[in-house]
Amino acid sequence: MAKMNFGGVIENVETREEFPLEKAREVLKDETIAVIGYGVQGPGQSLNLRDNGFNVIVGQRPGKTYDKAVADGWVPGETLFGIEEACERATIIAVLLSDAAQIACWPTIEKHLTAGKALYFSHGFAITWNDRTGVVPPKDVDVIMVAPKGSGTSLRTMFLEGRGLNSSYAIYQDATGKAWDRVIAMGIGIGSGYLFETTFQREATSDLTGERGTLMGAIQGLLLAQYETLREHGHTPSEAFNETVEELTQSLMPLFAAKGMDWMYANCSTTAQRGALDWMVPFHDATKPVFEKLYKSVADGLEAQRSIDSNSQPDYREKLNEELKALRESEMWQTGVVVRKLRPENN
Ligand SMILES: NC(=O)c1ccc[n+]([C@@H]2O[C@H](COP(=O)([O-])OP(=O)(O)OC[C@H]3O[C@@H](n4cnc5c(N)ncnc54)[C@H](O)[C@@H]3O)[C@@H](O)[C@H]2O)c1
Ligand SMILES: CC(C)(O)[C@@H](O)C(=O)O
Ligand SMILES: [Mg+2]
Ligand SMILES: [Mg+2]
Repeated sequence: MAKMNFGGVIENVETREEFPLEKAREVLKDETIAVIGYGVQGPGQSLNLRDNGFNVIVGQRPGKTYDKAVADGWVPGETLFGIEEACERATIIAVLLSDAAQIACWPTIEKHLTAGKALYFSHGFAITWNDRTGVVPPKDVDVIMVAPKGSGTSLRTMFLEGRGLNSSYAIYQDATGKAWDRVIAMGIGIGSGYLFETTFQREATSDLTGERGTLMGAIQGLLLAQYETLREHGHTPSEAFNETVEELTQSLMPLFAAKGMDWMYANCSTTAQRGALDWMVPFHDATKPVFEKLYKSVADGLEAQRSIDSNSQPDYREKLNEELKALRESEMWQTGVVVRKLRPENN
């Protein structure tokens, strides 16, 4: 376990150097890992585990995603099963169902949580809000979490590129004395670049805040507000889109991803630097109360309840797709389609 200094705060971090893949394979050599659910995280984690040489099976209900699992090389009756059979065969049950579906499937999973097994999650949701989810594991199983900090799609593509998405990890219950080895071995096995320590509660609240905030909700709100302002003042769609989205993702974001915000600023004009250093303050002050409101809504369990209520509906997927369609068909993102086509590498 490395102690790392993050801007003056010391935290526990586990790296591939300290816990190599060979060690992870050794720790899990007698385990059967069942990845339950094959949506976004399911394929990423199960395929990385398989390619890394672990004994992994998939549990998925029949339907389109089951067929996708078959197309990905999972073999019915050998490495691909229904949810119940996979849980029965597993020693580590990796619950990668949607957070709402974890509630519906909990009775099936719980039935097969015999002593010494491990219950694995990639989100603190089910445990943190178990007054709402009803997920209360028996005392004689390990309860562990590895939460990749990004999409399962990126987990897989970064793995195939020889990179690694970072993940947080937590132990909620160590019944066997092996929970730490199991959780780190799983984290390395799914292809994490490194693992930082958290708790189920801290992961659940930071994750819901992040995705509603800067990662997904706030970014769309902020981009749209600027796009609309430019359009309302007579700028063309291509100009508004380029000045709002395209330049951000293509030119400036890679700079701050590589070496930080000051590096990105330093590679822009002094005119831009003066304005950005001045205007970051009012943007911060305007949004801080919204982030406070968001955090409270998450911490109070209201965001979890909204997710449970809406995503437990039989037609939740169709309804989400309708809203995504409206986003896709908005002028800003339709402009994006044309702008992306004009990128020389796409011609
Ligand atoms: N999507 C991501 O990239 C991501 C990133 C980090 C953590 N997570 C966490 O990983 C877990 C899985 O998320 P996901 O986005 O991959 O899930 P998802 O929404 O893609 O759904 C996963 C699976 O749930 C199954 N499912 C849905 N309803 C069901 C039901 N009623 N009965 C049986 N199966 C049902 C679907 O068939 C699908 O295979 C969640 O805890 C999520 O918070 C996801
Ligand atoms: C990929 C995210 C946003 O980080 C994850 O938290 C999710 O819920 O999909
Ligand atoms: Mg999330
Ligand atoms: Mg997340």
